[in-house]
Amino acid sequence: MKHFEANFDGLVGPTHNYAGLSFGNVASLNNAAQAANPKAAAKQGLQKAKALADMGMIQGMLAPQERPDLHTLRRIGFSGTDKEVLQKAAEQAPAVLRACCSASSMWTANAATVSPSADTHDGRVHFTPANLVDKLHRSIEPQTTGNILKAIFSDSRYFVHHQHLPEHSSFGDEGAANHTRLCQEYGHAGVEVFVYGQEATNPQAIKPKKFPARQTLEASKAIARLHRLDEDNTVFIQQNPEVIDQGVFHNDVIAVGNRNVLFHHEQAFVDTKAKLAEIRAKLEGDIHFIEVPTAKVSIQDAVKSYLFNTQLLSMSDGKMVIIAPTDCAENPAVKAYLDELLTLDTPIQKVEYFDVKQSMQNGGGPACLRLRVAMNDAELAAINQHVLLDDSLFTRLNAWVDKHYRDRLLPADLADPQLIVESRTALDELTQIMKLGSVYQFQR
Ligand SMILES: NCCC[C@H](NC(=O)CCC(=O)O)C(=O)O
Repeated sequence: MKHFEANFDGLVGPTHNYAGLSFGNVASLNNAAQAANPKAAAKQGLQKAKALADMGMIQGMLAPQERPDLHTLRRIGFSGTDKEVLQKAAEQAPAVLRACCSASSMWTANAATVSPSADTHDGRVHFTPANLVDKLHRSIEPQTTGNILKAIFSDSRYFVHHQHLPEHSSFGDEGAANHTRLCQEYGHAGVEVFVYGQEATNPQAIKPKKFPARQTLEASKAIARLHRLDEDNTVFIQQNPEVIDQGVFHNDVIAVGNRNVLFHHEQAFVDTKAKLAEIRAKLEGDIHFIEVPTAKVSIQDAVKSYLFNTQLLSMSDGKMVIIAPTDCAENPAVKAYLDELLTLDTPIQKVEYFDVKQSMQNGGGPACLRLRVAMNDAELAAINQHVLLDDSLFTRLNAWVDKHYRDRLLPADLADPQLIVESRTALDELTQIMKLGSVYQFQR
């Protein structure tokens, strides 16, 4: 039986825009109200995903969500025809309308936490959609995320789907962006590392002062329980509150892991030495901690370039490649670091740069755009095959984007009722292309 890691990238939705919705996410705030290009955004994402498929990786795509989210607008009292709901919301609650139009589901690292079958007690792959309660525009994602995941990983012999955690800040959960699985081989039991920003029920515990800590220890522990992991294969680490206050809103902005490599910034964690020792003890065998010192890459440069929001992938020869945003090549300190890294004796032997600037301008790098699912042959064969990216799906999706997407969108355009029609027509067609069934409210 073969084991591997598959990546499921979020297809950027037709309403991709810069609304400045994410307090604590520097790029989102800095680019607020700029013109976005949804067509270019979707194509940049597809290009990156296709390049990985061409490298021999198993690559899937996850459908975007229905936006504008009229269902939520109706739930808070806007009524009438779809057009009336949109227009009333634009007049009376423009900030809420912007939240209901975000294409933020593209960042599938926040879609769910996934534990592969090698780690769980019942030998099945477990999924829990993230509740994303810290941000209004993201808190409306989990239900549809669950629908989409169930439409793909539908075989209950292999896959278990949990409901998202209770919708309260004590259980703030941001999914795989704060979860890294380390292992020797994908098919061997690994160590699941949960990084949290704060302990919500302990008023004494340290936490950031300026920006929110979106992930709680309580949420991380709940996921570990639901996924039937145990003490031997879990490690809980607190993220350094000082870096959260400098714009590191998820752990995947400061650390990334693959197999037996953890690539992280020196300031990423609290209690680093003890926690890395715990990982070492629980993982057994070789482990590489590649720690980037502040003297080489400052937190500011890490946040700007997304050096750690890279994908660290194993190639067929066992060596690892870093999939980085072009922003890393444009930052002199980061480029120098990456050039030096390739000369060091570590498993990382290659860096490939991709232009994902449309997503980067909202604070989402290559790693934010993908959800990892480690699987074996039998599990892969049991998923919906129509979401796997090959030449034919790539061509079809590019044509679909060309047909339905605008190349310019401003927050003010979100009040345009035509956008509802465009978006629904596109998504309806997409569910047929990807054979997802009726996953959206408007289809039910
Ligand atoms: N993992 C990357 C997530 C980026 C995402 N940005 C946003 O939602 C910005 C949306 C806007 O401002 O229009 C977030 O902060 O959760």
